[in-house]
Amino acid sequence: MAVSYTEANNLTTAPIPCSPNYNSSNSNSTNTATLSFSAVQLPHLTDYLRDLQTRTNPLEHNPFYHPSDGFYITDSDVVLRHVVHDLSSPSHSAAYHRAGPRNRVFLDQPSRTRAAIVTCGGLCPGLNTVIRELVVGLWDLYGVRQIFGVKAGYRGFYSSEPVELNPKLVDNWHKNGGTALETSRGGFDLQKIVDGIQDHGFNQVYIIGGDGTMRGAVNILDEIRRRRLNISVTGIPKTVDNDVGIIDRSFGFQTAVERAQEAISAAHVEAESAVNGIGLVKLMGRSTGHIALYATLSSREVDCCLIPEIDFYLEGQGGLFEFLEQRVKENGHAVLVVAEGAGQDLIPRKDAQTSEKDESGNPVLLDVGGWLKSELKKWWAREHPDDLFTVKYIDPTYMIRAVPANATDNLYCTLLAHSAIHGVMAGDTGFVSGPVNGNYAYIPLEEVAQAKNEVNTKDHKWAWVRSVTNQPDFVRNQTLNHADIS
Ligand SMILES: Nc1ncnc2c1ncn2[C@@H]1O[C@H](COP(=O)(O)OP(=O)(O)OP(=O)(O)O)[C@@H](O)[C@H]1O
Ligand SMILES: O=P(O)(O)OC[C@H]1O[C@](O)(CO)[C@@H](O)[C@@H]1O
Ligand SMILES: [Mg+2]
Repeated sequence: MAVSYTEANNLTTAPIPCSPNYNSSNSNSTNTATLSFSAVQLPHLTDYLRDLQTRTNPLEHNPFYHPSDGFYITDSDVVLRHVVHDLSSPSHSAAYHRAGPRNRVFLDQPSRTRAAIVTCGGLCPGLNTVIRELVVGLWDLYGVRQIFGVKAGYRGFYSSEPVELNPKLVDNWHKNGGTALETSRGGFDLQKIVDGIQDHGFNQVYIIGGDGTMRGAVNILDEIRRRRLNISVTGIPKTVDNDVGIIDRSFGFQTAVERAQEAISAAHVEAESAVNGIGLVKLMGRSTGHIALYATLSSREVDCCLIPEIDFYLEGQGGLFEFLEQRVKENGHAVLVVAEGAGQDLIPRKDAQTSEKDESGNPVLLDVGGWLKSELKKWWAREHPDDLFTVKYIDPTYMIRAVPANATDNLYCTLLAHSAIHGVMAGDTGFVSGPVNGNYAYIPLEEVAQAKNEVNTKDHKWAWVRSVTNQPDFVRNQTLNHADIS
């Protein structure tokens, strides 16, 4: 196998100093496959501020750090976006710069550094941990003393005074759910935001938010570059739905899945304890079904999982009701998990509801759980008027995201915050830090803002769901009926 490495922007090709090592005792054509990768360039302050000077990383003189060989990350350290390859044909992968401390930094005197931290969009477990670790990391690692929290999302840049933060103040924040800085949707006024950043003298801006926030951050970055300001902007990806693309997963997601399982367990107990009982749980997931999928996979109590990425229908051969009837007949009960964005096109809506949007422009969803409950009851009363039937609907919505992060998410938040700080100190801007195939990397903000992580219903994970639930595809006119499958 040959490996080649390309600098994406200047198209020079250089061999990477490594030799792939795998068992080639059975020599065949797969051994000659070519794996090439190209480094993804990040925006940098020196792209438009050519005279900026570097200095030695202050970690060199930090009494609590002892930088040893290999401690500093160099520009040739990369993380491959794709690690699964088919050796029978040439393949290619993007390569992101690895996150971590650089030996030279573009940090102005710490006394002239003013960092701003803002949280936008919905809540997510771990927000307070990220804020805490940004404050403590900036303070302890790089000696920054002017760190500010911008209140209530993007609008806070122009509508309220920032609050000064320090390690003592934020010491216990990781133990609390929510965001101590407050958050909001909407209020994105580009000129006012960038004016606010300039007026407050911020030169580092840490923006914590989801897909919408990242799209806003790209606009802020562009405006800052247009004004040629010495201000680094970095995005820290946050979304309980896990719908941000490229990174392995978003922080808080695991905590949310854990919480979701408590609701599934309760639904199972309720369903099992009733005659012909259905336990119905609605979980967050505006346009992706990751929480529903992972909670289903890990609980093993779910008979059917419905997510926005798959279509379903209720009545008739091959429909959801036929399937549930079969399950109830076999087991006496069934558990149904539905992501909030599933089945939205099936629910009757009034004209006004069709165009309803939240302050950020996201469509307002109808309650798929409430609708399913009522449709299930009508259907059973029609089909089995003399038999008992119970639907217990559990909607734990905000309970799964308004909680502190679990241990794994807390650790993840810490690494994210520190990665972001190191990148900003290196003069990078317009980037997002996040784990890619288990290694922390810097990804262009623009790429993250455009990428979406949807459940791939053709891959193994969805096949696992099917093997756990034994649910069919709800496809009209299929030849098998559910009795054949179960
Ligand atoms: N395309 C966009 N351009 C500029 N700003 C945007 C854009 N989309 C959203 N925003 C702004 O980003 C902020 C957060 O957006 P949104 O409410 O969609 O949440 P989010 O970041 O996607 O997080 P989550 O979905 O996890 O709640 C809001 O202030 C919103 O006005
Ligand atoms: O009620 P809010 O705060 O607008 O948030 C609800 C939405 O936010 C999310 O938690 C994240 O996007 C979605 O799952 C949910 O639809
Ligand atoms: Mg969003």
